[in-house]
Amino acid sequence: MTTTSSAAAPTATTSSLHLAGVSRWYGNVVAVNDVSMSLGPGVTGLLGPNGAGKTTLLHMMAGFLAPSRGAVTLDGRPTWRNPEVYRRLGLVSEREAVHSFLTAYEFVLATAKMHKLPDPQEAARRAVALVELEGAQDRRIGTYSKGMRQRARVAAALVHEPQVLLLDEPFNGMDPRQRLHMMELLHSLGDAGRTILFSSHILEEVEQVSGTVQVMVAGRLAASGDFRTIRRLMTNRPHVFAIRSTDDRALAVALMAEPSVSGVELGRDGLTVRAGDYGSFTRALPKVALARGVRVSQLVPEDESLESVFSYLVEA
Ligand SMILES: Nc1ncnc2c1ncn2[C@@H]1O[C@H](COP(=O)(O)OP(=O)(O)OP(=O)(O)O)[C@@H](O)[C@H]1O
Repeated sequence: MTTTSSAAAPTATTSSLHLAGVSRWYGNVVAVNDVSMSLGPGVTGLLGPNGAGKTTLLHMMAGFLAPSRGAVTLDGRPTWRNPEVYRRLGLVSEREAVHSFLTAYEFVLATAKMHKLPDPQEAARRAVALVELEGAQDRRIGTYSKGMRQRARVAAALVHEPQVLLLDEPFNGMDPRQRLHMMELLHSLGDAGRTILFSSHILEEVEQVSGTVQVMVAGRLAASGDFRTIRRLMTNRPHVFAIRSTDDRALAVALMAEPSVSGVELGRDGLTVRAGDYGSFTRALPKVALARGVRVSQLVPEDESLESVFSYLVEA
């Protein structure tokens, strides 16, 4: 796999997006609640469980949807209904259909014409090359794999060489190889000075692509900044474990004296232990068990859904 030189070439100017107290509601549903953030060059992940408001936020950033309150600006200008902004921004939407009867080249060319670019053919060729689809550009999109189709959409979003690229769940449905390819593409676009924001509900996905992350939960910005710091916050949160052992009662008594343990429940099927944080408890447990001559046969963290991990961040 090669990285195209055009993707790595530094772009002349850079752009930054600012959100100031942005909210959006649909009737009684508050989809986005008072979100403020700034995005500059490089790749940022927008992480959050389904329904967190990521799509709504991206659409407001792109100027396709009006905020109910607050403002989204690109280099100081509001994005909502601003044709100047559309020329400098690209959106790869999750729900948008791709015309399967067109070839990738035709599809990207149509977008280039829509933008009224001076040389749409050349722009389409360049965008198709950027996503490495030249080999398949004359085949109908209907014959493409999911990953190729997604790259065709990225090419269309990039055809006018925008400074800002927003992608809604770009890795959805991709196999590992396609995923890697897309990650490399985002990296090279970010390295070239573009402002890239992609949404995802998968922690590991964001971890692999970007060091900077914005976390959304239930419409609110729950955390933002360096991925490692946020990851640490998540693993340091309280955990609940289901434990089975050769002597649950003896283990329960011993664990109650452990500083890392905040609660123990003895049930018919073993113990439920509430621990202050993951690391200290999982280090302490083997020592406690060994000292009492108890053998642990099962240690399962409970309540590990993404929603619960994210909810903790909101409460923190
Ligand atoms: N057009 C709409 N009308 C009414 N409610 C909406 C509309 N669009 C979104 N919502 C609601 O707003 C909330 C946020 O939705 P949004 O699609 O922005 O979240 P998301 O994080 O992108 O989730 P997903 O990944 O599932 O699309 C949800 O409760 C959703 O049902």
